[in-house]
Amino acid sequence: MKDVYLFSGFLGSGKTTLLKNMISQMKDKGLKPAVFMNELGKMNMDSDSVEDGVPLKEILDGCICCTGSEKSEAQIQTLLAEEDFDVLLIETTGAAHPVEALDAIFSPLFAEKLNFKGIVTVADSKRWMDRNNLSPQIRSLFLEQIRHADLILANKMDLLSDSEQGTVIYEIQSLNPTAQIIQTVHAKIPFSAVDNLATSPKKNIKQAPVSKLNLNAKVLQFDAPVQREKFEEWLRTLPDSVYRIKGYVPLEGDKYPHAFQFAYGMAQWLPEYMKMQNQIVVIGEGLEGVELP
Ligand SMILES: Nc1nc2c(ncn2[C@@H]2O[C@H](COP(=O)(O)OP(=O)(O)OP(=O)(O)O)[C@@H](O)[C@H]2O)c(=O)[nH]1
Repeated sequence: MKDVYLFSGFLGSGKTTLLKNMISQMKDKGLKPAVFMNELGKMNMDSDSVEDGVPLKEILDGCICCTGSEKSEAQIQTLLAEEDFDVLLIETTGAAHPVEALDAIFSPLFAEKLNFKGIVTVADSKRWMDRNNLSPQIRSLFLEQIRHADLILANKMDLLSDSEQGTVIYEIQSLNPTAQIIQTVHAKIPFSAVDNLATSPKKNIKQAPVSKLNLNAKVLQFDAPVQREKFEEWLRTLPDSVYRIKGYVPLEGDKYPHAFQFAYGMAQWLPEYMKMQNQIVVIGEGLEGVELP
């Protein structure tokens, strides 16, 4: 039996960061991880973060409104048939209800092969503080991801004061009294924290309805390099309902584009050393008017 972990959490909370940490710790322990991820938008930057040699299957442009569980089943089946691995890490899109992804794992096709260990939810603590500013549907999804977790990472603790940290832990624990909560920065936890999760029977889980989400993903292409200041100015003009941006931004004066991440008002730039597609994916609600500067 192969252990399966499901990583859930809102857009930009730190799931991929956790995934990378886990892969490297598992490898140190001599385990062979495989990864299954689905993503919103037509490009997947996150798959670049999975090391070479780790089997990876991904569903791009995953539809948020339907579960796509047949597609997922087929992908998992291919992984099982073709790859040699001990542990399967599933990273759901931040726009997914965690329980939907369980459909695929609990398929009768794999009943004898997969040992589901639990849902690990990465919660963006800063966003938690401001959750009341989210639209009702999005807030409901955010809460559901925490409510169904077996282990919760209260992540991005570096962005909160001591008293805010205490409040967040107290409130999250009230929402999900049975899960263990770990305060983290950059989703750093020891592998033992997930390894110790007891195998949890989750087949008949009750899913609170998350009414239809108006989340969209929009791919924006750059025709020419942009000035960093101008681009950052543009970011500040975006509505709060833009939850996540990632991609590659060509900057004036630089040979290669920069990998760009934006989550909850915070931008991160990393230089690239090769040619990448000059485009970003913007994820949020009401994106009609969002165009590059
Ligand atoms: N300040 C701070 N930033 C963090 C922390 N953890 C992750 N980040 C940053 O947050 C951004 C999003 O992190 P990811 O790991 O890509 O988040 P994700 O949940 O995989 O994002 P999606 O797949 O788009 O939903 C990146 O720029 C990370 O570097 C943290 O603890 N503190």
